[in-house]
Amino acid sequence: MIEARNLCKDFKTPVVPEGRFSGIRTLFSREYRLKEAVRGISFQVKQGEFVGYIGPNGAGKSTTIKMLTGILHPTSGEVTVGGWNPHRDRQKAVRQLGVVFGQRSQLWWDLPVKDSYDILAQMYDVNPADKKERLDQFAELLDLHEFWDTPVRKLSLGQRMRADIAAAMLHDPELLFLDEPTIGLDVHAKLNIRRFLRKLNEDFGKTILLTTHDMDDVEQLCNRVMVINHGEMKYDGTIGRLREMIGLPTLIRVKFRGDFQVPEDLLRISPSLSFNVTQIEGDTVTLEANRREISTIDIIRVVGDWGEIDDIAMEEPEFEEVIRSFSAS
Ligand SMILES: Nc1ncnc2c1ncn2[C@@H]1O[C@H](COP(=O)(O)OP(=O)(O)OP(=O)(O)O)[C@@H](O)[C@H]1O
Repeated sequence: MIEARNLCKDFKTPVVPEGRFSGIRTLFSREYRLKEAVRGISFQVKQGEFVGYIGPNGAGKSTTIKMLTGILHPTSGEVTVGGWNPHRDRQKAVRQLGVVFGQRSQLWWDLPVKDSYDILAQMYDVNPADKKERLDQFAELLDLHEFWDTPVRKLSLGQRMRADIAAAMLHDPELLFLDEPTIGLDVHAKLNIRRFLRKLNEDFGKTILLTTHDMDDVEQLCNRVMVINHGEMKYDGTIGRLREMIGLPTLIRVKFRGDFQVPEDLLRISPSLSFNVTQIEGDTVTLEANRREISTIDIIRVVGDWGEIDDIAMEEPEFEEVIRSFSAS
């Protein structure tokens, strides 16, 4: 569905001279600063995947998305979307693409929501029967009816986002790019959006690439995550494997039935076992383990000798922490 090969994007910005009339002198300046925003990124996204594209501010996420959607031309490298070059074959590529920028609406600010859909249907040449069928479906799934006749500028952020996602899907593209779709939304609105995106992916087979700073979005929706930092791809795989690679400790809470005994010499033997007891409270012992170094089975085997295990709960490190630690490395 998407193929990016050695994608690079450099920005050349004029260096602003110091002193008086710097604005005017900038116009004639021959000095430029080079910013390598994206540096040799390669990846493939297959049909039906739901991929999170994440990284710290300024990492190069938006620049990549802009190259994939044909808004920016790569400095070097190749990209195809559904077999088309998004820059050269813009018309054909955009037919397969829906794009949602959380910070910007593609709807007409002063028009009622339904009028924007009329215009978009014309632009994309969607026939009236298909338009009606899709809008009926989206209206039900996203509760669009409650603001059908309201001008876009009067919508709440959550309503606007629902309206924007429906707009992006009106021409039934196979691929959806979302840039921060849940930014600024309350918990309830986020849940609504996530539920709809999951449905698009699972029931309608749409391929989705999601850029977000909200790690819950990624954790709840994406089966694959790509991490970019300083314009380079640092990781491409599952969230689980990313956690393991970073090796942040997993918290394991073991609840015992009846008496139990934590060995006194545990502190001495724990380095070889690669886990620590961090708390003993009532019938529950909390351990911190690095799952890169010790398997869950080994932990249960050791802890099972202390008493009769009633329940075990694992708390993986916060995903945000994983990313922070990854970006710093
Ligand atoms: N038009 C431009 N001209 C010059 N530099 C740019 C331009 N667009 C982006 N950059 C620079 O390229 C780098 C990557 O920017 P980009 O917007 O792709 O990052 P991002 O990962 O999307 O960040 P954020 O999460 O903050 O949106 C940044 O250093 C940014 O300042």
